[in-house]
Amino acid sequence: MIPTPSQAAALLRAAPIPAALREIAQILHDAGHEAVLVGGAVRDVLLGRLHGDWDLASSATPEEVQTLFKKTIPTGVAHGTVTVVHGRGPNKVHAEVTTFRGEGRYEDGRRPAEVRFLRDLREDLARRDFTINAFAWNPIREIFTDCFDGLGDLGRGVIRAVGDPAQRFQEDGLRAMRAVRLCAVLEYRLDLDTAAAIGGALDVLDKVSRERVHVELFKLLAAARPILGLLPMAETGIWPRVLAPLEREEQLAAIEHIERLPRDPVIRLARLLWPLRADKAVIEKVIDNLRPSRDERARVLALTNPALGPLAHTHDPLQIRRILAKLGRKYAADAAALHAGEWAQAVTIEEAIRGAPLAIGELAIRGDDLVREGLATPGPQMGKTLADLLDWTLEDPRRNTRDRLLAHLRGAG
Ligand SMILES: Nc1ccn([C@@H]2O[C@H](COP(=O)(O)OP(=O)(O)OP(=O)(O)O)[C@@H](O)[C@H]2O)c(=O)n1
Repeated sequence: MIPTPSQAAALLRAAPIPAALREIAQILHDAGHEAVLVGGAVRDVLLGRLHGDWDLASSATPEEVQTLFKKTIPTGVAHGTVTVVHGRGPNKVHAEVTTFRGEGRYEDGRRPAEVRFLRDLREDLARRDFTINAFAWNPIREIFTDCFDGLGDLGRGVIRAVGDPAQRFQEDGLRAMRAVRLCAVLEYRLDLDTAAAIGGALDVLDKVSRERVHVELFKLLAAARPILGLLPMAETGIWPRVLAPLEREEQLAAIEHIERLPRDPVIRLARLLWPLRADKAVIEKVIDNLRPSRDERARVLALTNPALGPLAHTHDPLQIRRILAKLGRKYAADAAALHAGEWAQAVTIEEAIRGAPLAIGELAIRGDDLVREGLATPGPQMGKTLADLLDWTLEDPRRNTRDRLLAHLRGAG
């Protein structure tokens, strides 16, 4: 259903806008400036979703904002952004106030302020990425602005670039990733012209900082319906730029099964890279390109280790334990989760490894115990003895007691 502007205004009037934020708008308003709430927060109020930060767009210049408020941070004065810190205790807010982005400020004293505000606001909104991100709400005058039929797109569930899509994606390559991420998170589809323009802007996407691409990709993968972002990633050509080229069938299989996996972006990313497991260098290139944390990198590499391959087919607890002992306990739960959705091995895997040692360090006995008992001497042979003990214990995890391990070494177990 497409909300009307007055329904949108009613929702925004009732929105839990923090008191300190409203005060910021009031102070700007009282000083003769226009101040409106913009961006994802307005969109999310209309969708009944929670949103963290509120952004303000204003006719005030950064210098004017800095004079009006006691505490400000020059976040990006060159781009017109000042962070205002306002309110006390739990009511304190950090609000980003950005001067209307337009062709430049008009010194047009003849026209009434109202007309100038509307023109400058429209220009600001015209530079935003998508119609559903180009709403403005003036909380003081209670005016809702939607110049690009964002409400229509909200009702239809469409991500559509504002104005000329090619221009929007040329301005900022990250918008291509934002488009597919929003499709996944909001469960929307891409407008056709917008999708076509992404295909023409992939070189601009290549220039975007990898950290920002990482953030968008992980938000997409953690969504309830990542399919709705992955399909347009494939169709627009983003996929091979951010991930790695895949055979169509493998790509479709990965997309098809991904929603059965936990909403953990690392496990889901590993699934997308799984068909490439034979080529570790390719997987490393993709993951390193995303500037992962050390932990994310290690988990993706463990989960795409080709040694895990047979997990997809086996029900043999010993084989499962042997495979996972190669990876170590740290990744066993991840591996069980990765194989759960698609290959339905989760229960088997969990049962197979319950109580089982998956590393020498998890044996009920240590090297120095063996020395004390006169069963081994320090040196390379010791490692082999412990590895053999682990292997013997993997056959039956109940063997992992000190007495049974010692008895086995003495030839009695
Ligand atoms: N590449 C970008 C990033 C942001 N914006 C505009 O700036 C607003 C605020 O951006 P940001 O806080 O990054 O995102 P939100 O859309 O507010 O929310 P989120 O990304 O969390 O969904 C967006 O709504 C959009 O109007 C844009 O036009 N182009």
